[in-house]
Amino acid sequence: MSLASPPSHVYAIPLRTRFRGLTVREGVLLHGDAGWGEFSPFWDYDVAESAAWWRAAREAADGGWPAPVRTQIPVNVTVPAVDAATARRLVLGSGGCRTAKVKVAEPGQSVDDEVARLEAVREALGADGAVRIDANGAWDVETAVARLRVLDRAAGGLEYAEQPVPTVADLAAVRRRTHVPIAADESIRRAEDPLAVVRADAADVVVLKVQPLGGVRACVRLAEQVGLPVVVSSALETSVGLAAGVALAAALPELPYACGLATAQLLTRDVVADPLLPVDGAIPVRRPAPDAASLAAAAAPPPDDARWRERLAAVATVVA
Ligand SMILES: O=C(O)CCC(=O)c1ccccc1C(=O)O
Ligand SMILES: [Mg+2]
Repeated sequence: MSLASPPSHVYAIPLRTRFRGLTVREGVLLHGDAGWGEFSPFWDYDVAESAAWWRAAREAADGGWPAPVRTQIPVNVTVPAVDAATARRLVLGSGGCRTAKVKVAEPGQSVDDEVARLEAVREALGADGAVRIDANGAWDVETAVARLRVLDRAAGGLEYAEQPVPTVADLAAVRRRTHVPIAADESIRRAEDPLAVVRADAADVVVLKVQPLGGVRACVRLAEQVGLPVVVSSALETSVGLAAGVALAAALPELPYACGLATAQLLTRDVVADPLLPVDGAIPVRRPAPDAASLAAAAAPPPDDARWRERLAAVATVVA
C-alpha cells in the first residue's frame, strides 16, 4: 500500500441468499504492517462484545499469525434454509465439498421443509459425504431430542448437530438423550466462560470463530484449554476475514473435521480478485490481498460508511 491509501475501507456486499436474517454483509477492512484485517461484528453485538472482533482485526493488521502445519483446509458447503432444489444446486456447485452444513430451525419453516432439504443434500453428496446441521439454539430440549431422530434419518446419518439448544445445561441434557454428536457454537463464542461446555460434558465438538473470540492466537490457546475436536468456522466474512480462519485451521495441531470456511460463495462479490473458495473440497492455505478495483466495487454507500467508522471508533475507545 502506498502512504496515500486509506488505512481502512468499509464494505457492503449483498448475499446470494438470506442468511441469519441478513441480506447484505458489511464491515471494515483495516490495513497495517502485517496485512489486512476484518472488523465485521453483527449488529446484535454491542460495543463491549465487539471488542473481541476489533482485537482479531488488529492482530491480522499488526501482528500476524502462528505458522501453518498444513497447506489445505477441508471445508463444508454451508446450506442456508433454502428449498430442496436450491440446496441440491449449492452442494453440486460447492467446489467439491464432501461435507455439508445445513441450517435448520428457521422461523416459518416446517419439519417437512427440513426433511426435504436434508434428503436433497444427502442425495447430492452421495453415501460417503458427511451431513451436519445447525439450529442456532432455536429448539428446546424435548423438541431437539425428537427432531434429531427425524432429521438423522432424513440425512442418512448426521455427523453432528451444532447448537441444537441455547444453553450449556440444555446441550448436556440433549447430549445424554441422543446418539447424534453435539457441537457447541454460541455456547462458546457468546459465553462468559467458554470452558463451561467442557465442565458440563455438553459437547463432542467445539466451533471456533476467530473474530468473536478475539483472534487466531486467542483461539489456538482456547483450543488447547478445551481439549475437544475443533471446527473453525466463519462469521460470514470477506476473504480478508476468512484468511484469519484459514490461518487458525492451518495452525491447529489436529483438524479432524471439515471447517465452515466456504462462505465466500454466499456473497455476490468479494474484496479480493481471487477469493478463498474451495477446490476439490478444500481451501488452499493462503492470504489474498484486496485490490483497488474489488474494494471500489464493494464500497459501502456514504451513510453506511459513516455508521461503521463511528462504530469502529467507539470500540477502539473501549479497548484503549
Ligand atoms: O459454519 C459454516 O458452515 C458457516 C458459518 C456459519 O454458519 C455462521 C456464519 C455467521 C454467523 C453464524 C454462523 C453459525 O455457525 O451459526
Ligand atoms: Mg453455528
